[in-house]
Amino acid sequence: MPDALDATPYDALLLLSFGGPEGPEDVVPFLENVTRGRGIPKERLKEVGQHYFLFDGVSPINGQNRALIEALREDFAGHGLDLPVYWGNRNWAPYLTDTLRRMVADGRRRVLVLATSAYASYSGCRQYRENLADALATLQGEGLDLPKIDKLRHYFNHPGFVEPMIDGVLRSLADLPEDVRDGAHIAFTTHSIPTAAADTSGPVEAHGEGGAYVEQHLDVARLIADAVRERTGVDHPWRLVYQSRSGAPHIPWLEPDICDHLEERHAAGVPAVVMAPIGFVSDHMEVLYDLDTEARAKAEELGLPVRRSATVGADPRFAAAVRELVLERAATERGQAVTPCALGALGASHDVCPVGCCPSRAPRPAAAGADSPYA
Ligand SMILES: CC1=C(CCC(=O)O)c2cc3nc(cc4[nH]c(cc5[nH]c(cc1n2)c(C)c5CCC(=O)O)c(CCC(=O)O)c4C)C(CCC(=O)O)=C3C
Ligand SMILES: [Fe+2]
Repeated sequence: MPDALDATPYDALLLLSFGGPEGPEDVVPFLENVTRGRGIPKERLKEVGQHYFLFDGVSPINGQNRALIEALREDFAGHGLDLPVYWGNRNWAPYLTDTLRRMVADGRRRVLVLATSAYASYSGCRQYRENLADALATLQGEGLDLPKIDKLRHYFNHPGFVEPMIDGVLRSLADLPEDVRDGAHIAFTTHSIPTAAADTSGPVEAHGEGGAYVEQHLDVARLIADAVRERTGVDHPWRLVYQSRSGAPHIPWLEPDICDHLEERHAAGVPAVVMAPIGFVSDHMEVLYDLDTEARAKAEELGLPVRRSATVGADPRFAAAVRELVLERAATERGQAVTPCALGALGASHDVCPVGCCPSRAPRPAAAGADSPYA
């Protein structure tokens, strides 16, 4: 077998995700799992529950992850890469701890983790690493022999993540009425987080206003906007904006919100907007409700034509990117020199989260990083 398809030392890939309810009776226990100890106002929880009930209590995220796993298995098999793919979630079945226990029973000793979050932030990175530490602690308590776990680097600037989104924005532009198309504004969206969390996102040297979180999103937005200009010959104005804010109103979160932004751009005379949710890996509830339902209603009220572009989901180019990331990391672990693949101005992200990366308000053990208490 050619050297390039060797995942040694890894013997499994673990897709680590958020999880979501699969029916009305799941919604409240799911939200309790999500918000345990996170200080989210009751009012907000009631409201978010309604978003899920609007879709019969079914979040699209689990289906999206099943489709991604299928795409990964197909890609790996098609390239002769023999690496089993497992799936575990933070907030809903299949739960991470149960999956990891099964992996141990299957004899997996070196696990590589793919989180369904492309960027640096507490919620998108360290919190998953804390979930891994919690799961390892539980298995250790059961007397099991713990596997060694590594996490794939942030892939926000990998071409297999960016290129499907460029196509998505081009499709959305082409779908707008011709008379407003060239004047369309692009609103790149991502999850709002507390400004304090944004400022401390990424490695310590990237801390500062907006931190790595905002910097990484701006890099991706710029890449997409540049590619769109090259392909259409039109220089569409754009801005990075935020969605899905929760938390208490007196705590500052990243702004502007997409709905306020639509209002403000409409007042400024913009004839149409493409909403491009670059912060998300699939069309889950934050996309289907916060953009496709809430923001779209706002645009209709304004009489502003809008389109929402696709996330990468199970795009085969994304599956191929994951394969490349796995092979790249495996080679690095074997001590081989690799040139990590990345677009944009920031370069490839670190393989191992350094000490102090994306700190939480209340420090807890986190696995798969330089400050992991596990081997
Ligand atoms: C950065 C980020 C991502 C992107 C990176 C990644 O993907 O990881 C993300 C993804 C997601 N967030 C999701 C759902 C929720 N997030 C909440 C709450 C929060 N998210 C936050 C941040 C993020 N969240 C934060 C700072 C909070 C406040 C509470 C806290 O500090 O922890 C709440 C509580 C209610 C509320 O909205 O207030 C829910 C229900 C779903 C599932 C959707 C589905 O079901 O399809 C997904 C993929
Ligand atoms: Fe969230």
